[in-house]
Amino acid sequence: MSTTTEPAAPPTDGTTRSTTGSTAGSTADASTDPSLATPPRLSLRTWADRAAAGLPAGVRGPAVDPRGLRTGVVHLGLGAFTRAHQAVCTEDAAAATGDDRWGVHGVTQRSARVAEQLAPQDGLYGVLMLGQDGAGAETASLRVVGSLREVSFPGRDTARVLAALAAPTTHVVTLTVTEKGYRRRPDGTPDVTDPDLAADLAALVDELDAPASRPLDDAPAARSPLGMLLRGLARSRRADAGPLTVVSCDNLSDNGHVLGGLVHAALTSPPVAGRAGADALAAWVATHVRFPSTMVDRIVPATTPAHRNRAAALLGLRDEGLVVAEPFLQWVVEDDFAGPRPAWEQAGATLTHDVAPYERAKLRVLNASHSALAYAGALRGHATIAEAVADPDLHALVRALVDEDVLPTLVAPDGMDLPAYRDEVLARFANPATGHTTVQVGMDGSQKLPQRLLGTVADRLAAGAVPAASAAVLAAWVRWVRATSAGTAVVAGRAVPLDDPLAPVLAEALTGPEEGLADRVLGLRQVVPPALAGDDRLRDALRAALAALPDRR
Ligand SMILES: NC(=O)c1ccc[n+]([C@@H]2O[C@H](COP(=O)([O-])OP(=O)(O)OC[C@H]3O[C@@H](n4cnc5c(N)ncnc54)[C@H](O)[C@@H]3O)[C@@H](O)[C@H]2O)c1
Ligand SMILES: O=P(O)(O)OC[C@@H](O)[C@@H](O)[C@H](O)[C@H](O)CO
Repeated sequence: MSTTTEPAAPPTDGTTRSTTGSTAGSTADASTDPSLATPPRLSLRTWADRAAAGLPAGVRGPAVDPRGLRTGVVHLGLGAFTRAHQAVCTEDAAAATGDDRWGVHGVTQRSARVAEQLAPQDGLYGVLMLGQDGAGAETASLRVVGSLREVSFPGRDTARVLAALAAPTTHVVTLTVTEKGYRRRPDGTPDVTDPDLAADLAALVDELDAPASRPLDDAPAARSPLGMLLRGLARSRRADAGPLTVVSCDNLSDNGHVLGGLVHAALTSPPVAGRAGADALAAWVATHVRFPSTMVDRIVPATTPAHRNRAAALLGLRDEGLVVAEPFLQWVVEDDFAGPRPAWEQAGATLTHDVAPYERAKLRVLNASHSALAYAGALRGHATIAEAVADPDLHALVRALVDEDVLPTLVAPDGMDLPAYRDEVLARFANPATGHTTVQVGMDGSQKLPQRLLGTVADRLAAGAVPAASAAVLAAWVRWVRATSAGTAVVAGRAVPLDDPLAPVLAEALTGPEEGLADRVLGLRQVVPPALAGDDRLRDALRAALAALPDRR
C-alpha cells in the first residue's frame, strides 16, 4: 500500500511576481513591521513579494505556477478536506508531469463563506501541517497551494458552475460533500422528498424539456450536490463535451458506485423518468461517464483562529482559507476513468482495479475507531481525539473493537499488515497537534455509523459471533444522542447540542425511558438495516452495553 507523508518542506518559491488578479492591498510585511496589527492578506501578489524576500524554514510555495494552470477539475464541496488532500495531490501531479490542464474549480455548497475567503486570495491558501517528531515534540510546516484556480457558490454562481461542468476542458469532477450530502435513503435510492434535491430535479426536468435554443443562464440556483451534478451532466451531453469521470472522495463505503447508482436511479425514476430527454441522458451517462470508487485518508480538523494565528506567524501573511492537516496522506483510486485525468499516481496515490479492500479496512479500522473515541470520549469530557485515545479505558475499547470485531471481517489489501495498520492509526490519533475534536468527529452519527460500524456488526453476526465491542460503541452513540438532546452534554466547558440531520427523529426515538431503549435503537430504520433490526443477539448485546454505560447527568 502506497502512502505519503508530506515532508516538512524546504523553502522554495513556486511562483513569480504577479501584476494581476489580487484584491489584497499592502505588500508590507507584519513579520518585519511590528507596527502592523494585521499582516497583509495572502494573494498571488503578496505571496510573490513574501517569497522574493526569502521564506523561513518550513514554509514553501505552490509546486507549480498557479497562473499557468487551466481548469480541468470541478470539485463539489469546497470544505477543508479537499484543500488538504485532492488539491495537494493534483498540484503535485501537475508539478511532476508539467501537465497544465488540471487547475481546480472549487464549488462550495450551502454557504458562500469559503468562496469569500478564497476569492480575495486568488485561490491561494496554506496547508498547516502539524505533527510530531520521533521524540514526541510538535512539528509545524506550511505549504501554500495554488491548484485552486476558481471558486464558486451555487447560490450566486449556478450558471457558471453548470458551464464549468459542461466545459470540454473539464474531464474530472470530484466531490467531498459529507455523508448526508448524498441525500440517500437507507435502501440506496435518492431521497426525492428532500426539498433541495426535489427543487434540483424540477429544474433538471425543465432544462431537459427546454428547446436547444433556450438560453439556460437564468437557471435556478442548484441546491444539492446530486442535483447540481445531474444538471451539469445534462449540460455536458447537450454540449457534446466528451467523457467525464466523477470521483467521490467521501467516507462512504463503495462511494463511486453509490454515487453512480444515485445518478442512475434519479434519471430512471419519477419525477425525471419518462420526460423528454431523460432516457437519452441516462443512456449518455452510461456510455460517457464513470464513477470510480476511492479511499481517501488524511486527518483534517476544522481550522480554528489559533491555527490562523500560528500560520500568520509562520507566513507573515493572513490566510482566511487556511486548512490544517496531519502529515499523513493516502489516496487509493479505482482506475476506471472515462477520459484524461491528473497523474495522481505521480503524487503518491495508488491507482488500482479494486479499491474495496482498502476502503473497507479504512472505514472499519480508522473511522469506526474514530467514532468510538468521539462518543465515548465526549461523554467523559475529552475535548480531543488525542485525549480520548490516551484514556486507558477508551484505548481498550478501541483495541477490542478492532481486534475482536473488525479484523476478522477484513481481507488485507495488497499484503497490508492489518495489526500494524491498526497501530499506525492509533498513533495518528494520539498526535495532539491537530486538535481534532471529539465533537467534530461525532457529528452526523446517524449517517456515519452505518458506513463505519454496522457492516462489521452484520459480518460478525453472519459468522456466528456476537460483536460486543461494536455494541458498546453503538451504546456510546445512544448515550451521546440522549445527552446532547437533553442539553446535558458538556465538553471543554461548553454545552453541546445534537448535530445530526436526523436530530428530531433521534431525539423522539432515543430519549425517554430506559425500558425498551435497545429496541427503539434497532427500530431506527433510517440507521439500522432490517437484517440487524431483528437480531436478538445484537439486541441482547446492546442491552448489556447500555446497562454498562448509564446516562451522563
Ligand atoms: N476532514 C477529514 O479528516 C476527512 C478525511 C477523509 C474524508 N473526508 C470526507 O470529506 C467530507 C468533508 O469533510 P471536510 O473536512 O471538508 O468538512 P467541511 O465541513 O470543511 O466541508 C464539508 C463540505 O460539504 C458540504 N456539505 C455539508 N453538508 C452538506 C449537505 N447537507 N448537503 C450538501 N453539501 C453539504 C459543505 O458545504 C462543505 O462544502 C467528510 O464528510 C468526509 O466524507 C474528510
Ligand atoms: O469527515 P467525517 O465527518 O466523515 O468523519 C470524521 C473523521 O472520522 C474523518 O474525517 C477522519 O478524520 C478521516 O476519515 C481520516 O481520513
